[in-house]
Amino acid sequence: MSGRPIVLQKLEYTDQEIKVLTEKLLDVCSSFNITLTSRQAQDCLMHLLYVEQVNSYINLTRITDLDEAIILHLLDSLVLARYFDSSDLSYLDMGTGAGFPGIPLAIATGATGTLIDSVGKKVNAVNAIIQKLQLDRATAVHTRIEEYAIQNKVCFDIVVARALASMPILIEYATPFLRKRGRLIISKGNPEANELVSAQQAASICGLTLVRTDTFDLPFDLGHREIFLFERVSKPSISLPRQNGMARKNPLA
Ligand SMILES: C[S@@+](CC[C@H](N)C(=O)[O-])C[C@H]1O[C@@H](n2cnc3c(N)ncnc32)[C@H](O)[C@@H]1O
Repeated sequence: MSGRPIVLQKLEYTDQEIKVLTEKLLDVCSSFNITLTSRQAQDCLMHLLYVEQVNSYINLTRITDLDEAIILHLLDSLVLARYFDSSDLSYLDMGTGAGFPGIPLAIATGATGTLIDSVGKKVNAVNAIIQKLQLDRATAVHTRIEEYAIQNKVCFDIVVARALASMPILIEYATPFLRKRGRLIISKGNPEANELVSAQQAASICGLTLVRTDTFDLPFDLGHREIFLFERVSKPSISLPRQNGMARKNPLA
């Protein structure tokens, strides 16, 4: 562990308040055909409430309204569970921040999650929350994506990324981690005009192919989402990972 450990305090919510918020989450999930048990929904909610607690002294999220956070953090993460199959055993969440989408995915799927971030205090907070929820299928690791890729090649069935970088960069970051037929799931708010074109060019260099795109709107006018699913089909034509920072400084496309 790097930096000071995070000690979570007792939540300042009554059981009744937690029950009402959990019901809200279950309602929005069911309108998106996402099936969660009450226990899973409550665990997701507790994650959010601990993020809110830690956010008072470590900057984890700018979304502070709980009703909005249920949509913008929890629902927005949980929709990605539908791209997991029962044969997917492991996933990597690149740039997990406060644990989104990594923790909700550990709660909602049977897969084991590795959540990485380059900011140590965020990782400490996420690990404290994982421990509190007794989520033995998730671990957060303090590392840079490019460095983690050196030791963890071809290790994951799925790589997920939300709100991290443009698609060509995400494709380059994810490629070394993916086993053959492994998938990269990218969630985007509003992709830039030419982003898909350059993503397809980067994918071709990296040996990935686009297999599916979905678009939808979040409830209560909270935003538009585009989900891109890439599959690793062949070897990259360049050596990956490149040096730290190169993917951003000199994107493949
Ligand atoms: C905008 S936040 C998104 C967090 C989260 N995925 C979400 O959707 O709420 C991006 C996160 O990626 C992390 N990050 C950026 N570049 C990274 C890198 N090269 N390696 C690891 N983490 C990185 C940042 O520290 C930050 O926490």
